[in-house]
Amino acid sequence: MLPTKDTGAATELATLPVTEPRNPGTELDLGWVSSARANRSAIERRTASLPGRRSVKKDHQAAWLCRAISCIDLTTLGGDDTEGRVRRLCAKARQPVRADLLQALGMQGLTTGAICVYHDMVPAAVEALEGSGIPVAAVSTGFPAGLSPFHLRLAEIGESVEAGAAEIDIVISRRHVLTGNWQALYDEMQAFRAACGEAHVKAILATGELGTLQNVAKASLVCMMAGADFIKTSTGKESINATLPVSLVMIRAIRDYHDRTGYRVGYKPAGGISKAKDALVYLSLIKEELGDRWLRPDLFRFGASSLLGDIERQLEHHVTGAYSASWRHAAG
Ligand SMILES: O=C[C@H](O)COP(=O)(O)O
Repeated sequence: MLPTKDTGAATELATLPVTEPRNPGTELDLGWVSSARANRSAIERRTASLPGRRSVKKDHQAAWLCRAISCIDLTTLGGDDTEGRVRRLCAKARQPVRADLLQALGMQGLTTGAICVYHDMVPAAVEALEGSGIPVAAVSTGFPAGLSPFHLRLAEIGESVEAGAAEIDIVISRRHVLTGNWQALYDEMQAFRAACGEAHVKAILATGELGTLQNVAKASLVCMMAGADFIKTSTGKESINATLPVSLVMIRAIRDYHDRTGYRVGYKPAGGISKAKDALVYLSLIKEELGDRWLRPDLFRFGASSLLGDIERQLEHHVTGAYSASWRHAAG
Protein backbone atom coordinates (compact mmCIF):
# COMPACT_ATOMS: atom_id res chain seq x y z
CA MET A 1 0.00 0.00 0.00
CA LEU A 2 1.14 3.57 -0.58
CA PRO A 3 2.06 5.48 2.58
CA THR A 4 -0.95 7.37 3.93
CA LYS A 5 1.46 10.07 5.06
CA ASP A 6 3.50 11.83 2.43
CA THR A 7 7.08 11.13 3.40
CA GLY A 8 8.36 13.32 0.58
CA ALA A 9 8.71 10.36 -1.75
CA ALA A 10 5.58 11.23 -3.68
CA THR A 11 6.18 14.93 -4.08
CA GLU A 12 9.75 14.62 -5.30
CA LEU A 13 9.60 15.36 -9.00
CA ALA A 14 10.96 13.61 -12.02
CA THR A 15 13.91 15.94 -12.35
CA LEU A 16 16.37 13.79 -10.46
CA PRO A 17 19.33 12.71 -12.55
CA VAL A 18 19.12 9.18 -13.86
CA THR A 19 22.02 7.26 -12.39
CA GLU A 20 20.78 3.76 -13.14
CA PRO A 21 23.17 1.81 -15.38
CA ARG A 22 21.45 0.40 -18.48
CA ASN A 23 20.67 -3.28 -18.49
CA PRO A 24 23.33 -4.75 -20.82
CA GLY A 25 21.53 -8.10 -20.99
CA THR A 26 23.00 -11.55 -20.35
CA GLU A 27 23.52 -14.77 -22.25
CA LEU A 28 20.27 -16.57 -23.02
CA ASP A 29 19.85 -18.89 -20.01
CA LEU A 30 17.34 -21.53 -21.12
CA GLY A 31 17.47 -23.28 -17.73
CA TRP A 32 16.36 -20.08 -16.02
CA VAL A 33 13.65 -19.51 -18.65
CA SER A 34 12.24 -23.02 -18.33
CA SER A 35 12.15 -22.75 -14.53
CA ALA A 36 9.87 -19.65 -14.70
CA ARG A 37 6.47 -20.44 -13.24
CA ALA A 38 3.24 -18.47 -12.75
CA ASN A 39 0.55 -19.83 -10.44
CA ARG A 40 -2.60 -18.19 -11.80
CA SER A 41 -4.82 -18.74 -8.76
CA ALA A 42 -2.22 -17.41 -6.30
CA ILE A 43 -1.56 -14.43 -8.58
CA GLU A 44 -5.25 -13.64 -8.94
CA ARG A 45 -5.79 -13.90 -5.18
CA ARG A 46 -2.93 -11.46 -4.57
CA THR A 47 -4.08 -8.90 -7.13
CA ALA A 48 -7.80 -9.17 -6.27
CA SER A 49 -7.04 -7.85 -2.78
CA LEU A 50 -5.34 -4.68 -4.05
CA PRO A 51 -8.16 -2.40 -5.30
CA GLY A 52 -10.39 -2.93 -2.25
CA ARG A 53 -7.79 -1.94 0.31
CA ARG A 54 -7.85 1.41 2.06
CA SER A 55 -6.35 3.88 -0.31
CA VAL A 56 -4.36 7.03 0.31
CA LYS A 57 -6.47 10.12 1.01
CA LYS A 58 -6.41 13.88 0.60
CA ASP A 59 -2.97 15.53 0.45
CA HIS A 60 -1.19 12.20 0.22
CA GLN A 61 -3.46 11.10 -2.58
CA ALA A 62 -2.84 14.34 -4.47
CA ALA A 63 0.91 13.85 -4.07
CA TRP A 64 0.73 10.29 -5.37
CA LEU A 65 -1.44 11.40 -8.30
CA CYS A 66 1.22 13.95 -9.20
CA ARG A 67 3.76 11.15 -9.01
CA ALA A 68 1.59 9.15 -11.40
CA ILE A 69 1.54 12.07 -13.85
CA SER A 70 5.34 12.22 -13.82
CA CYS A 71 5.31 8.57 -14.92
CA ILE A 72 2.82 8.86 -17.80
CA ASP A 73 3.90 8.25 -21.39
CA LEU A 74 1.22 10.54 -22.75
CA THR A 75 0.14 8.69 -25.84
CA THR A 76 -1.63 9.23 -29.11
CA LEU A 77 -1.59 6.30 -31.50
CA GLY A 78 -4.48 6.93 -33.87
CA GLY A 79 -4.54 6.49 -37.62
CA ASP A 80 -6.04 9.97 -37.64
CA ASP A 81 -3.20 11.64 -35.69
CA THR A 82 -2.16 15.01 -37.02
CA GLU A 83 0.77 17.26 -36.20
CA GLY A 84 -1.70 19.67 -34.61
CA ARG A 85 -3.00 16.99 -32.27
CA VAL A 86 0.55 15.99 -31.36
CA ARG A 87 1.51 19.60 -30.65
CA ARG A 88 -1.52 19.97 -28.35
CA LEU A 89 -0.56 16.78 -26.56
CA CYS A 90 3.01 18.04 -26.14
CA ALA A 91 1.70 21.27 -24.62
CA LYS A 92 -0.23 19.08 -22.18
CA ALA A 93 2.93 17.07 -21.40
CA ARG A 94 4.77 20.30 -20.57
CA GLN A 95 1.95 21.50 -18.35
CA PRO A 96 -0.22 18.51 -17.49
CA VAL A 97 -2.42 20.31 -14.96
CA ARG A 98 -3.76 23.89 -14.85
CA ALA A 99 -1.12 26.31 -13.55
CA ASP A 100 -3.27 27.51 -10.61
CA LEU A 101 -3.86 23.94 -9.49
CA LEU A 102 -0.16 23.09 -9.70
CA GLN A 103 0.63 26.18 -7.68
CA ALA A 104 -1.92 25.26 -5.03
CA LEU A 105 -0.39 21.80 -4.88
CA GLY A 106 3.18 23.14 -4.77
CA MET A 107 3.96 21.06 -7.88
CA GLN A 108 5.12 23.70 -10.36
CA GLY A 109 7.41 22.14 -12.95
CA LEU A 110 5.53 18.85 -13.06
CA THR A 111 5.58 17.22 -16.50
CA THR A 112 4.62 13.84 -17.89
CA GLY A 113 7.32 11.18 -18.28
CA ALA A 114 7.29 11.22 -22.08
CA ILE A 115 5.15 11.58 -25.18
CA CYS A 116 4.50 8.40 -27.17
CA VAL A 117 3.63 8.58 -30.88
CA TYR A 118 3.98 6.82 -34.22
CA HIS A 119 7.15 7.43 -36.23
CA ASP A 120 5.61 10.00 -38.57
CA MET A 121 4.72 12.22 -35.62
CA VAL A 122 8.22 12.16 -34.04
CA PRO A 123 9.56 15.35 -35.70
CA ALA A 124 6.49 17.39 -34.63
CA ALA A 125 6.77 16.06 -31.08
CA VAL A 126 10.52 16.68 -30.86
CA GLU A 127 10.03 20.26 -32.03
CA ALA A 128 7.13 20.91 -29.67
CA LEU A 129 9.06 19.55 -26.69
CA GLU A 130 12.35 21.30 -27.41
CA GLY A 131 13.99 22.55 -24.24
CA SER A 132 11.54 20.74 -21.97
CA GLY A 133 13.66 17.66 -21.27
CA ILE A 134 10.61 15.50 -21.98
CA PRO A 135 11.63 12.55 -24.17
CA VAL A 136 9.75 11.43 -27.26
CA ALA A 137 8.99 7.72 -27.49
CA ALA A 138 8.18 6.15 -30.85
CA VAL A 139 6.29 2.91 -31.26
CA SER A 140 8.16 0.82 -33.79
CA THR A 141 8.92 -2.48 -35.53
CA GLY A 142 5.62 -2.73 -37.36
CA PHE A 143 3.54 -1.73 -34.32
CA PRO A 144 1.08 -3.10 -33.31
CA ALA A 145 1.32 -6.57 -34.94
CA GLY A 146 5.08 -6.62 -35.59
CA LEU A 147 4.70 -8.64 -38.76
CA SER A 148 6.48 -6.45 -41.30
CA PRO A 149 9.75 -7.71 -42.86
CA PHE A 150 12.50 -7.92 -40.26
CA HIS A 151 14.92 -5.61 -42.11
CA LEU A 152 12.18 -2.96 -42.31
CA ARG A 153 11.50 -3.28 -38.58
CA LEU A 154 15.19 -2.61 -37.89
CA ALA A 155 15.23 0.28 -40.37
CA GLU A 156 12.14 1.77 -38.72
CA ILE A 157 13.95 1.91 -35.36
CA GLY A 158 16.94 3.65 -37.00
CA GLU A 159 14.72 6.25 -38.66
CA SER A 160 12.88 7.08 -35.45
CA VAL A 161 16.17 7.47 -33.56
CA GLU A 162 17.45 9.66 -36.38
CA ALA A 163 14.30 11.79 -36.13
CA GLY A 164 14.98 12.40 -32.44
CA ALA A 165 13.12 9.66 -30.54
CA ALA A 166 14.95 8.97 -27.28
CA GLU A 167 12.85 5.92 -26.49
CA ILE A 168 11.69 3.15 -28.81
CA ASP A 169 8.72 0.93 -27.96
CA ILE A 170 9.21 -2.26 -30.01
CA VAL A 171 6.74 -5.11 -30.38
CA ILE A 172 7.97 -8.67 -30.09
CA SER A 173 6.95 -11.50 -32.45
CA ARG A 174 4.24 -13.25 -30.45
CA ARG A 175 4.74 -16.44 -32.48
CA HIS A 176 8.21 -16.92 -30.97
CA VAL A 177 6.58 -17.09 -27.54
CA LEU A 178 3.63 -19.22 -28.64
CA THR A 179 6.00 -21.78 -30.22
CA GLY A 180 8.51 -21.63 -27.33
CA ASN A 181 11.26 -20.43 -29.67
CA TRP A 182 13.17 -18.51 -27.00
CA GLN A 183 16.35 -18.31 -29.07
CA ALA A 184 14.44 -16.53 -31.86
CA LEU A 185 12.87 -14.12 -29.37
CA TYR A 186 16.26 -13.43 -27.79
CA ASP A 187 17.94 -12.82 -31.16
CA GLU A 188 15.13 -10.52 -32.30
CA MET A 189 15.22 -8.49 -29.09
CA GLN A 190 19.01 -8.23 -29.16
CA ALA A 191 18.87 -6.92 -32.74
CA PHE A 192 16.21 -4.36 -31.77
CA ARG A 193 18.28 -3.21 -28.81
CA ALA A 194 21.37 -2.85 -31.01
CA ALA A 195 19.41 -0.84 -33.59
CA CYS A 196 18.28 1.55 -30.82
CA GLY A 197 21.84 2.56 -29.95
CA GLU A 198 21.66 5.10 -27.13
CA ALA A 199 17.86 5.28 -27.27
CA HIS A 200 16.19 3.24 -24.55
CA VAL A 201 14.15 0.28 -25.70
CA LYS A 202 10.83 -0.86 -24.25
CA ALA A 203 9.78 -4.39 -25.21
CA ILE A 204 6.04 -4.67 -25.74
CA LEU A 205 5.04 -8.27 -25.04
CA ALA A 206 1.37 -7.93 -26.12
CA THR A 207 0.50 -10.11 -23.14
CA GLY A 208 -3.14 -10.46 -24.20
CA GLU A 209 -1.89 -12.58 -27.12
CA LEU A 210 0.62 -14.78 -25.28
CA GLY A 211 -1.82 -17.44 -24.09
CA THR A 212 -0.62 -18.08 -20.52
CA LEU A 213 0.87 -16.21 -17.58
CA GLN A 214 3.78 -18.65 -17.72
CA ASN A 215 4.50 -17.48 -21.26
CA VAL A 216 4.39 -13.89 -19.99
CA ALA A 217 6.95 -14.76 -17.28
CA LYS A 218 9.27 -16.48 -19.77
CA ALA A 219 8.99 -13.79 -22.44
CA SER A 220 9.71 -11.12 -19.80
CA LEU A 221 12.92 -12.91 -18.79
CA VAL A 222 14.09 -13.49 -22.36
CA CYS A 223 13.57 -9.84 -23.31
CA MET A 224 15.50 -8.69 -20.24
CA MET A 225 18.32 -11.17 -21.01
CA ALA A 226 18.45 -9.66 -24.52
CA GLY A 227 18.89 -6.14 -23.10
CA ALA A 228 15.43 -4.57 -22.80
CA ASP A 229 15.48 -1.35 -20.73
CA PHE A 230 11.75 -1.70 -20.00
CA ILE A 231 9.20 -4.44 -20.43
CA LYS A 232 5.72 -3.24 -21.39
CA THR A 233 2.46 -5.14 -21.33
CA SER A 234 0.54 -4.13 -24.42
CA THR A 235 0.16 -2.02 -27.49
CA GLY A 236 -3.29 -0.82 -26.39
CA LYS A 237 -4.64 -2.49 -29.55
CA GLU A 238 -5.06 -6.07 -28.24
CA SER A 239 -8.47 -7.15 -26.96
CA ILE A 240 -6.95 -7.58 -23.47
CA ASN A 241 -4.36 -5.00 -22.47
CA ALA A 242 -2.77 -4.21 -19.07
CA THR A 243 -4.17 -6.24 -16.16
CA LEU A 244 -3.04 -6.59 -12.56
CA PRO A 245 -2.30 -10.35 -12.79
CA VAL A 246 -0.09 -9.85 -15.86
CA SER A 247 1.56 -6.92 -14.11
CA LEU A 248 2.36 -9.01 -11.05
CA VAL A 249 3.97 -11.68 -13.22
CA MET A 250 6.09 -9.14 -15.11
CA ILE A 251 7.04 -7.23 -11.96
CA ARG A 252 8.18 -10.44 -10.29
CA ALA A 253 10.23 -11.32 -13.38
CA ILE A 254 11.87 -7.88 -13.07
CA ARG A 255 12.58 -8.56 -9.37
CA ASP A 256 14.04 -11.97 -10.17
CA TYR A 257 16.21 -10.46 -12.91
CA HIS A 258 17.46 -7.76 -10.54
CA ASP A 259 18.19 -10.30 -7.80
CA ARG A 260 20.28 -12.41 -10.16
CA THR A 261 22.02 -9.76 -12.27
CA GLY A 262 21.94 -6.55 -10.22
CA TYR A 263 20.29 -4.66 -13.11
CA ARG A 264 17.00 -2.80 -12.74
CA VAL A 265 14.65 -3.06 -15.71
CA GLY A 266 11.68 -0.70 -15.96
CA TYR A 267 8.01 -1.61 -16.16
CA LYS A 268 5.28 -0.06 -18.32
CA PRO A 269 1.67 -1.21 -18.06
CA ALA A 270 -0.20 0.13 -21.09
CA GLY A 271 -3.66 0.03 -22.57
CA GLY A 272 -6.96 0.65 -20.82
CA ILE A 273 -5.59 2.45 -17.74
CA SER A 274 -7.80 5.53 -17.65
CA LYS A 275 -8.81 6.13 -14.01
CA ALA A 276 -6.85 7.85 -11.26
CA LYS A 277 -7.85 5.18 -8.73
CA ASP A 278 -6.43 2.46 -11.00
CA ALA A 279 -3.17 4.38 -11.29
CA LEU A 280 -2.90 4.41 -7.47
CA VAL A 281 -3.40 0.64 -7.39
CA TYR A 282 -0.55 0.18 -9.89
CA LEU A 283 1.71 2.45 -7.85
CA SER A 284 0.97 0.43 -4.71
CA LEU A 285 1.70 -2.83 -6.50
CA ILE A 286 5.06 -1.48 -7.67
CA LYS A 287 5.89 -0.16 -4.21
CA GLU A 288 5.04 -3.44 -2.49
CA GLU A 289 6.73 -5.76 -4.99
CA LEU A 290 9.74 -3.74 -6.18
CA GLY A 291 10.14 -0.87 -3.71
CA ASP A 292 10.41 2.92 -3.93
CA ARG A 293 13.30 2.95 -6.39
CA TRP A 294 10.96 1.77 -9.15
CA LEU A 295 8.45 4.58 -8.52
CA ARG A 296 10.34 7.02 -10.71
CA PRO A 297 9.95 7.71 -14.40
CA ASP A 298 13.28 6.14 -15.31
CA LEU A 299 11.91 2.78 -14.12
CA PHE A 300 8.13 3.08 -14.30
CA ARG A 301 5.69 4.46 -16.87
CA PHE A 302 2.01 4.26 -17.59
CA GLY A 303 1.22 3.97 -21.31
CA ALA A 304 -2.03 5.89 -21.42
CA SER A 305 -3.98 8.21 -23.67
CA SER A 306 -6.74 9.31 -21.28
CA LEU A 307 -5.47 8.71 -17.72
CA LEU A 308 -4.15 12.25 -17.35
CA GLY A 309 -7.62 13.73 -17.89
CA ASP A 310 -9.08 11.79 -14.97
CA ILE A 311 -6.14 12.57 -12.69
CA GLU A 312 -6.50 16.26 -13.50
CA ARG A 313 -10.20 16.10 -12.58
CA GLN A 314 -9.33 14.50 -9.24
CA LEU A 315 -6.67 17.11 -8.53
CA GLU A 316 -9.09 19.91 -9.40
CA HIS A 317 -11.57 18.42 -6.98
CA HIS A 318 -8.87 18.17 -4.33
CA VAL A 319 -7.97 21.86 -4.69
CA THR A 320 -11.38 23.45 -5.39
CA GLY A 321 -13.88 20.93 -3.97
CA ALA A 322 -15.66 20.73 -7.32
CA TYR A 323 -15.47 18.26 -10.19
CA SER A 324 -15.25 19.58 -13.73
CA ALA A 325 -16.85 17.80 -16.69
CA SER A 326 -14.55 15.25 -18.31
CA TRP A 327 -14.84 16.97 -21.71
CA ARG A 328 -12.85 19.87 -20.24
CA HIS A 329 -9.84 17.52 -20.06
CA ALA A 330 -10.00 16.10 -23.55
CA ALA A 331 -6.26 16.08 -24.23
CA GLY A 332 -4.81 13.30 -22.15
O1 LIG B 1 0.94 2.49 -25.01
C1 LIG B 1 -0.09 3.06 -24.82
C2 LIG B 1 -1.43 2.64 -25.21
O2 LIG B 1 -1.54 2.49 -26.58
C3 LIG B 1 -2.47 3.58 -24.70
O3 LIG B 1 -3.64 2.87 -24.54
P1 LIG B 1 -4.99 3.62 -24.07
O4 LIG B 1 -5.41 4.46 -25.23
O5 LIG B 1 -5.95 2.49 -23.79
O6 LIG B 1 -4.70 4.44 -22.86
